Amino acid sequence: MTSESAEETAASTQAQSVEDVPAQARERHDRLAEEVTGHQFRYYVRDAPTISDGEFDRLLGELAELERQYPGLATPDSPTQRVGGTFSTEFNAVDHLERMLSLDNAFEDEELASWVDRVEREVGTEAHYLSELKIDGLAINLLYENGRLTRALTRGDGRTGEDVTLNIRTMDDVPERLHGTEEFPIPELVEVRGEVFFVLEEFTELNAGLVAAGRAPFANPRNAAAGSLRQKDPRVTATRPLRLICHGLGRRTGFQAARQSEAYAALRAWGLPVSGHTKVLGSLTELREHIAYWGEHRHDAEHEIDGVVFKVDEVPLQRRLGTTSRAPRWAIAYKYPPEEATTELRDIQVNVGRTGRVTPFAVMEPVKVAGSTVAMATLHNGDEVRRKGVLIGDRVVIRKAGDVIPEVLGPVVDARDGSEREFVMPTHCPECGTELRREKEGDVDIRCPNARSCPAQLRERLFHLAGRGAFDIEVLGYEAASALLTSRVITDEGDVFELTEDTLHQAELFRTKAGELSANGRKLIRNLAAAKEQPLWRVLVGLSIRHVGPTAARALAREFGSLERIDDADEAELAAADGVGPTIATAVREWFAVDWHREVVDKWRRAGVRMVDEQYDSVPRTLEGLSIVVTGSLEGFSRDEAKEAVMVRGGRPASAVSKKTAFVVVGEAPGSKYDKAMQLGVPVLDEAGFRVLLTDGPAAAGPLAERPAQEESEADAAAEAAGGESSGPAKKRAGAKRAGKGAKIAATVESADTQAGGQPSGAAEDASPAATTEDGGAE
Ligand SMILES: NC(=O)c1ccc[n+]([C@@H]2O[C@H](COP(=O)([O-])OP(=O)(O)OC[C@H]3O[C@@H](n4cnc5c(N)ncnc54)[C@H](O)[C@@H]3O)[C@@H](O)[C@H]2O)c1
Ligand SMILES: [Zn+2]
Repeated sequence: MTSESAEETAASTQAQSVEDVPAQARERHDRLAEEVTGHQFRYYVRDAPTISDGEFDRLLGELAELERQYPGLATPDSPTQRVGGTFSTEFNAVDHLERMLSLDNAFEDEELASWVDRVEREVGTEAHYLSELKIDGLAINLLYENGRLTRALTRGDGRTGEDVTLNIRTMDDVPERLHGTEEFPIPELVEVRGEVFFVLEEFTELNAGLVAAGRAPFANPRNAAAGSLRQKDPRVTATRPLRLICHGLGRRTGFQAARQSEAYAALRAWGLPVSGHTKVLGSLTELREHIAYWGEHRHDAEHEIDGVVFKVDEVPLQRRLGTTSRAPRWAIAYKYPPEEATTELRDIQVNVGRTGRVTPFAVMEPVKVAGSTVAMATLHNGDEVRRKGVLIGDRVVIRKAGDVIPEVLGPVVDARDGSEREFVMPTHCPECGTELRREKEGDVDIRCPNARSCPAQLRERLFHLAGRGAFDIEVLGYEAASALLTSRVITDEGDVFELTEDTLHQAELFRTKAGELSANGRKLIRNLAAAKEQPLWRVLVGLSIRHVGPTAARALAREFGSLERIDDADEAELAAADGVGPTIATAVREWFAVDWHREVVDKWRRAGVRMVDEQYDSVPRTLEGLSIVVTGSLEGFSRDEAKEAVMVRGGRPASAVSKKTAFVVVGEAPGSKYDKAMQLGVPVLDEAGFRVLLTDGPAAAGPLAERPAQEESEADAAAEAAGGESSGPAKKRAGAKRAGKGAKIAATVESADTQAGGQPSGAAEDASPAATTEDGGAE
């Protein structure tokens, strides 16, 4: 119903009183109101709601809708007409000096537009709108008298709140005393309104701690904030990392602001925390843009947000607009679709991933949240299940933030009926029965050690090698991978490139009703043939070497050019390679140490999978390990071409000249790098010399180089470099092991330094657990 027609309905039925409302509607209203009041009690008093905010808002919306139809139902004690809270008896009840209101909500553009319309009708189009984030926490009222904090109250029912002064005093964000400035002297009295909140990560930590102590965890960060603030013992509050952001004023004496935004400047000057995300806007269009922006950047703020708030910025206009019984008319909260929902946790099952990792996941009653239906969510590992404190059969709060995979936040402890049971991590692989174990002591993950033939791991590896980031074999999806294995057409991934039309025909999935090889089957054979020509990095990804995702694989391929050379390289050489690093180097060596892995490689090679990158194959590695700087512009090479030419010959293009640089190549307008080379005694080549270097190697190019007058011997330079500043002893040994020309040693040491300093981005990306592609995690 549009607001226009809502108003009309309201007008035509204005005179109605409760008695005029049909009994059925009255009953429904009573029931709903009671239900809503019950939820308010659980939410505001116990800090333990049993339904999500979205679900609550829906109930309240239903109530409001009913009252729109039958205005007689909208009596002053209806939940739609009051500010939310009820009271607990644990705190003293104290009146606010000025009422603390709630906010009217808009869930749709239309509601926002009609609010702006109403504002403009009443105060004209000159109004400005202060936009703020709607912080998902609990409201607090801080009374400062002559700059001293004298009282802190929760919102309560808006007139009267609970005295939580002692608890509030434990918060770092809350100043005990305000400090005045020339522009903003300390007022005689001011009520400051703000939001107390809990950061999501801290919430997770808090719950883990509560569960470990045998206590009930909180359902979400907001409840954690409310529960932590409303502790009988302020010492408990003191241990909780509560935060505050101020967003309003109540009663004030000796302070005036013409604008809400100006008042915030005063709060900030006095030492109170104010959001950095407020902005004054001028039109509906701008409000819409703002809504869209924060809809996209919902998780960029330091706190959870459930919407944005717009306030008429001019205080005199706020006064003209006034308030209703529960909310100011000069402000509105635009709410985003809820990211949380509650549902039933029917079961916790485990999944065995590509590397054998056993991951528990939640199986839930499907529920809609943030636009999609969620029925499953990973629980990561056994420890995580324990930390969250969820039991099978629990009502749980789940969260789906944007495109991020859904997450179980915590259990609704108050909804338990005793039938819930604890999840126990299995001791044996659900797919192959092998006893599960940790790979190393202290690992959180447990794994199925039957890597070669565990059906789950095989299926995942096959699926992975066909993926976009690996061989990119269309048709070989999950279903096909399972079918190939269960029909025993292949025994492991080693066989996959040997598939023929005849063998594939044995798998039912690839047969037509008439018993012939299906079109898909033929397509798979064609795709497999094409995949054999894929570049080396894709082969590397396809091998399922731990930590070797596309980025690391590209680096390995670029640096070594062929699988054989990678296999030949020792750990130090691998680690020293640009973009590779120690984690990947270890993983590669460990991988090649397993016999059946080598068998896979052999089978693929026999089947014709190309394991050499062409450009590397045809060019001799004349510059192996040399660091070469190209500066100024060359006639025959672009910057990239010069780099490429160095790289395919095994050299390392560098950008900064150091003692460890083997050659500096200078073109037109070389600049300071030439001077640096001269200063350090690094040989300098012109373009002709560079060509000789590329074709005939360093020995032939050396005599063509320009050198500074007092020349150091090559051996000296190398010795100095090897003993150079920051390379650790292990790395020095790694460099020294590669006997040969001084420059060669020098180059190795340089790359070791690069490693020790900033991890190259590629390596960091693939080596970090968050980005690993194993078990279908992040990618
Ligand atoms: N799940 C449940 O059982 C249950 C029960 C009761 C209420 N609730 C939820 O609690 C909320 C209760 O609504 P409410 O009356 O507190 O209103 P509200 O949360 O919709 O809006 C008003 C409140 O927003 C806060 N706020 C945050 N940022 C602000 C800003 N920048 N400027 C001004 N105020 C800001 C203030 O504390 C203010 O009191 C709703 O989200 C509702 O779903 C849930
Ligand atoms: Zn197994």
